[in-house]
Amino acid sequence: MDHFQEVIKQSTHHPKPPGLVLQYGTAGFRTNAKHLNHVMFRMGLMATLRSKKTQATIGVMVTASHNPEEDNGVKVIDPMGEMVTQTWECYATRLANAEEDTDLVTAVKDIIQKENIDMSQKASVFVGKDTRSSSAALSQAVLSGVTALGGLTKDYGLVTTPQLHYMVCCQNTHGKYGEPTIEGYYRKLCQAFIQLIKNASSWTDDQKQLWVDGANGIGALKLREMESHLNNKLQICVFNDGNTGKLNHQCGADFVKVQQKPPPGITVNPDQRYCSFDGDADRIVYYYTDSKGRFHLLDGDKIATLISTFLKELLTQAGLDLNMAVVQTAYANGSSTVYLEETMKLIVKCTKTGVKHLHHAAQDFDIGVYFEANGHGTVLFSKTAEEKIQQLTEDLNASDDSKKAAQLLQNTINVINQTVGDSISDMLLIEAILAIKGMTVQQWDSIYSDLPNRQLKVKVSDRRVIETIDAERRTMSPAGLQKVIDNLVKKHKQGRSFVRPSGTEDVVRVYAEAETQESADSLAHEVSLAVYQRAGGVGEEPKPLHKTHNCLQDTCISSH
Ligand SMILES: CC(=O)N[C@H]1[C@@H](OP(=O)(O)O)O[C@H](CO)[C@@H](O)[C@@H]1O
Ligand SMILES: [Mg+2]
Repeated sequence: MDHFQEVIKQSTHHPKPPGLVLQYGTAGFRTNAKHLNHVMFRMGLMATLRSKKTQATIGVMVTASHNPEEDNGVKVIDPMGEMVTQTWECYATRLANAEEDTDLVTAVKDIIQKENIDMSQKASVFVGKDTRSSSAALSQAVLSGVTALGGLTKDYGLVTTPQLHYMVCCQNTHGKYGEPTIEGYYRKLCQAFIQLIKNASSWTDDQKQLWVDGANGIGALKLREMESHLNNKLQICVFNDGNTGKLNHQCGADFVKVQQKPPPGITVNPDQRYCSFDGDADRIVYYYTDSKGRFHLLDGDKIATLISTFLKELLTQAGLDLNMAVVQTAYANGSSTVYLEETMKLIVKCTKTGVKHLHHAAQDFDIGVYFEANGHGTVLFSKTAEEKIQQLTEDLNASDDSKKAAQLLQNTINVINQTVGDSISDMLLIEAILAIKGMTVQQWDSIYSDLPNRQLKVKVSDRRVIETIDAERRTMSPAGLQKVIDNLVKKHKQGRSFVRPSGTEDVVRVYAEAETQESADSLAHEVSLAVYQRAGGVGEEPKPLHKTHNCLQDTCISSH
């Protein structure tokens, strides 16, 4: 067959390094860019098959998010803008690891047969890339893969990951979600933002200023592009804009969250708000320093709390009976969970780590707010919720108050990118909420106080020996480990700890929180030691953290 000959012919331009084995992980493939050309070509093939199968446009984003500049990676996007479904993750792994020629063609044919794909169907694939120097050639390889199987391509060039998710969703909903163009994206989000803050009269010019760390990546570029759409309603001062600094190096959301400090090279003034994007602009965290120079981080949990409180108040004001839940992972700070459940009386769900799990759980509610502690998240509105809100805005008998609330809800829906976590969209929503409530970042921070916490990594010979249950909060194996953890936790006031194998790195992650930092640090260390001893630790035994240890240079200390 012509297609398969073309696949063989084209694949010779994208040779697979012999012996290389890769796995479609929590967020697609990710490794050093020099090993990825063949993977990109093959993801082009896979996206084309997926497009034929779903009879819809599929997206392929070339990015390695917050990884170092020399890495790259790829994320595949399904028709409604969500992450590609899990069965196809297995196909992705099979394709990436197939040997040249016949094995590759066999892998393609297997998918066609298993999924009963009609190869005469048309296919369409949207492709985007981040600012890494390797991204241009790698996205060309994706495009070659698509054309080798006769698919049509649209190359969006430099875009943020969530922008590409948005384009795919717009295309497949025939414009109902919005126009599948970058201009259309800015217009929709910015208009909704401007509508939202219309009544925020107490917002002074000073408060309109927001400092944004662009992680020296695509987010910085896109903020500049968006600026004119904001009509000066928000003054964005971008730093780490990629002009001189290196992507994700000493900057960005991951750096700030892990190091619990601002990016060096910027003077953080008290009374000003700062936020950091990550390398593909799908995560965001906020921060400030107080008058004593202490650093305060407002992470995904604080963002989820701000947004869900805002939405709950609007629902009450609108008199709308819609169920709402907040979805978190085990990494959510215990204080946030207590606050949401006990003070806010909200449903809180805990899922496994990885946005696809949170996204899925959030779909069970009229309104599902989901955030990972690291700042990746969004809000999902069910069709019923959207319809009820829309109806209320048009209801002639509704009171002014409830109509106003419905209008705010409607604009909130429009400012949110429901396909995936989006730094730009989340930022606009957070800024709008602060403006509407006349709230400072300090007041937002004081809603609840985080429990001191610590994350560590432990190297073991095979991290798969750790098996977890209960949304990764407990371990089933190695036998006896959980019992040890339980006993250690009991020794610490407000103690909580869990361990799980990372889905993106070859380590076991240890999380601990407790009443004081000292206590959290020692619990984390004791649990790390238990993992090291019972799960086949390699290298040096984990050492205790120093009392004053506030810098996470130590190799055994890190979070993600
Ligand atoms: C503790 C943590 O932050 N884990 C991160 C990290 O997963 P791990 O499986 O923990 O390596 O990378 C994922 C993909 O970016 C992200 O979804 C997740 O939140
Ligand atoms: Mg990212």
